[in-house]
Amino acid sequence: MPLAQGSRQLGACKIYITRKVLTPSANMTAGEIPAAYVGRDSFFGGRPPLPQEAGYAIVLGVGVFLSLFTTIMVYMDKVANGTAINIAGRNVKTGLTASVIVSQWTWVATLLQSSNAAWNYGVSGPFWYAVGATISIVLFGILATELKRRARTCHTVCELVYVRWGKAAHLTFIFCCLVANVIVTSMLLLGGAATVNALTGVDAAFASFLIPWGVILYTAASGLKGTFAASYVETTIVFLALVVCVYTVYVKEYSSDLIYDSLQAISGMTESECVARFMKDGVTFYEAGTYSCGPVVENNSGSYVTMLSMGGLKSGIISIVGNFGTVFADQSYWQSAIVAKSANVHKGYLLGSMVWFIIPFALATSLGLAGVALGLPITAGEAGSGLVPSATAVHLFGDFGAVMMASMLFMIITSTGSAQGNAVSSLICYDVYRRYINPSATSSQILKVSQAVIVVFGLGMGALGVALNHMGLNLGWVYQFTGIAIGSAVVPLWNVLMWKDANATGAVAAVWGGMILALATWLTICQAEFGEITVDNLGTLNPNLGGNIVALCSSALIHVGCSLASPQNYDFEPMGQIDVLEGDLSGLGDANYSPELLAKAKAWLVKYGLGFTILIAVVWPVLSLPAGVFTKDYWIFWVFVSISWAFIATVTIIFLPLYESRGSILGVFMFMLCLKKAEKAEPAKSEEAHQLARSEGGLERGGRRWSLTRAGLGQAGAQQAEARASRRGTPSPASREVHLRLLPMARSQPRFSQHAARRIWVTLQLPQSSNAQLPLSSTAQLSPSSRRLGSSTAQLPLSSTAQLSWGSRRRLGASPPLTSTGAAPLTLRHCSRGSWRSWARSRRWSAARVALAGAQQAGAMASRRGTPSASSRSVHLGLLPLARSRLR
Ligand SMILES: NC(N)=O
Repeated sequence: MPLAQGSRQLGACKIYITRKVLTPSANMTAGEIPAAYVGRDSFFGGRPPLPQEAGYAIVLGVGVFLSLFTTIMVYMDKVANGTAINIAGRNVKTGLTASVIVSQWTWVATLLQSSNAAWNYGVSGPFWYAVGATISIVLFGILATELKRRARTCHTVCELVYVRWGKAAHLTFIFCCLVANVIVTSMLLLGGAATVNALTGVDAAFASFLIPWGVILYTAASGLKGTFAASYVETTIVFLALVVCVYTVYVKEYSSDLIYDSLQAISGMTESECVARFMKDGVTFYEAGTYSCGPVVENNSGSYVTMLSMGGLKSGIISIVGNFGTVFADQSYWQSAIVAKSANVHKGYLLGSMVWFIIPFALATSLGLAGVALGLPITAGEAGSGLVPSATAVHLFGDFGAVMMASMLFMIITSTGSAQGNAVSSLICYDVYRRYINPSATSSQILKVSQAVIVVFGLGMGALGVALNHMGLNLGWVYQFTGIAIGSAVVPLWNVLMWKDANATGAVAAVWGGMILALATWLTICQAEFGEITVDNLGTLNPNLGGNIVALCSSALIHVGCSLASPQNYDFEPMGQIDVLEGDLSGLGDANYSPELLAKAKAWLVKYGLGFTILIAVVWPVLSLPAGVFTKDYWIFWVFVSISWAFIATVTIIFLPLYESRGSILGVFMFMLCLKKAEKAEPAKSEEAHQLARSEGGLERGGRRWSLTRAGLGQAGAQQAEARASRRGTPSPASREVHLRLLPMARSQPRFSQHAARRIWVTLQLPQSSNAQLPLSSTAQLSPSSRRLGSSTAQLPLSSTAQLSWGSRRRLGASPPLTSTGAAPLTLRHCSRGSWRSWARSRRWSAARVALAGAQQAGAMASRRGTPSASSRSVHLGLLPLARSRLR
């Protein structure tokens, strides 16, 4: 920057200058207002750097771009590799799990509110923001591993509550979860609308109304698989922008020395210097607290570069409570935990949180502090609306900075908004519609309801955005209020999975009691401190601090007290019995859920997750306190940690998911270069099958291991299958052919078809009207079906090229001919106990049986059993290799 023309009048501050960087752009003096801003009473005030057309293009264009991108990605992978991207199906690997967590946890507040904290409190602001949000993710990771262990088939967190604590608690937590979604959505709308308004001049209320359209389009286009792909792209873009910003501020344009000197100079200014600094035509417009000028209230020596900051600490506590609330009560995080591969959940969460930490920390340490240090005339109102990083980006990069910030934010808004829409839709579908309105809802009915909810939610978002703008609330206000509204749900939600004695009455009393006490505290402190309760006063630090602490602590005391008085002594068994929907099958194999595996995962996360938490939340701040006001060397070390962490996190989060998916990516490239033909769809490669086979001493055949699978629904079924398996002994390693016979016992006239090596013939007889369609049709590769099922996933036992029921045939259209017996040839590709079991359970067949080459024995066995009642839901399913087919 050129030396400011009007800077000489600020002579007093020049005594702080110690060094200047020799790059032309850093040709500024520490603490001076750049010439372009002298006499300006706000940074943006009526001067948007981009035209309105750019605003409309960004608001709507990002949604269109992401929709097209995800659709093409999913299509290419399917055509080139014959798989659905191996990301859904409860089978998401570590890198992508981390990427998704980072993307979901990156809100507009992550960029905007953290920089607001830096602008207000200095270095401690970003630090406490990042710590507050990171530890909630780490602890949620522990819940996620427990979820895998205890309730692998659940769809929503409220299902757990219902199964364990009943209806009153269920309704209470549905309310809390929906409030969490509304709050997060409000922050998206407020931050997004304020930014697009400041950068392009589009009316904020109108922007709020437009934002949901891109979100709805994206949600409709993406589906779960696409969402994961888009999350990766979003995370990548955020990290690239992060690195560019950090590098520009601390290396390319300025230096850590210059930023340090400027921060010290500005915090050292006296009242009269500030008055002189913000002046136009000889008249000052300076008001204390409106601009960053002079000592920082409640900071050691008033400095920006100290961790001894009461303001920073208070905002950190507010951040911790609010973030616990928004992670624990936000269904979208439970949804990520549900789809993550159980073996990877713990690593994904820890990696995700370590990587995520640096986003608010480094971005606010660069753009947020630079907003102060570079003397930009940002007002407290602009900062509260989240405009600090945009202002700094515009100052640093001009129009490119405006486009970069707006695009990045709208990417975040679109993906987080979509996750919120999906979360609300899951809650309404599973916890309201299926639970209270239509308990026997089919997957297609659920899908229709879910689509309707997403559209209604999107439109509601628009109305909410307009209303919030009308009420004059800003991002910072809502962020601080979050813990007051939902902080009381945190401890009961932890207890639902972690504490066997936590009882229902305590949970309900804790949520409502904690919320009421928190609201009362918030209002009381506001009245006591300011003498009147206004929207502005309610948005200040102390009332929010009191409200947040009371929400968390009082609810904890209530729940613990009630539970100790009357312990529930819950055995968690029913949580593992939650019904899955048709098509919602994959990744549920026992191999992924062995108690040893999950216990190890939990122990791992407790050890390293808590270690990381203690490191960042205790060790780091404690070590930095003795420094008081940082020396320049200490500050340089601080910046060095920030830059190095940012670079390492960027490389990790961009390349690890690519490395894990290298097979699919290579397949797509080869297909595009015409080096590879389109592949016939097949189920995604299943680690699970390998693990299963290994665990049962099976053999490898064609890259797949096979031995024995069996499944049962419920205790009795499992035991029977177990007994049968042990009667038959261990399968021979030579076995390679499997003959599968499924006999819905209600129609159990066994029929047999020929078999050949690695071919199986399945005979099913189903009534024409049966709803037991899709025994195989929920496979990802049966596109009509998978589209219909929406959430259908890639990892399925059979490579289905046929449908086995008349019903599914009708629905699926063209298919291989079904014989009059309903038999159809299938190629056995992968199988896992869990998949079979899930499938069988989700069909609610009365019974199914698998026989070997000696299939007639199975048939005989089936008919000996007779026709079970149609209401029976027991399933006994065994799959045995041919060589062992002779029963001993
Ligand atoms: N996700 C947050 N709290 O930035």
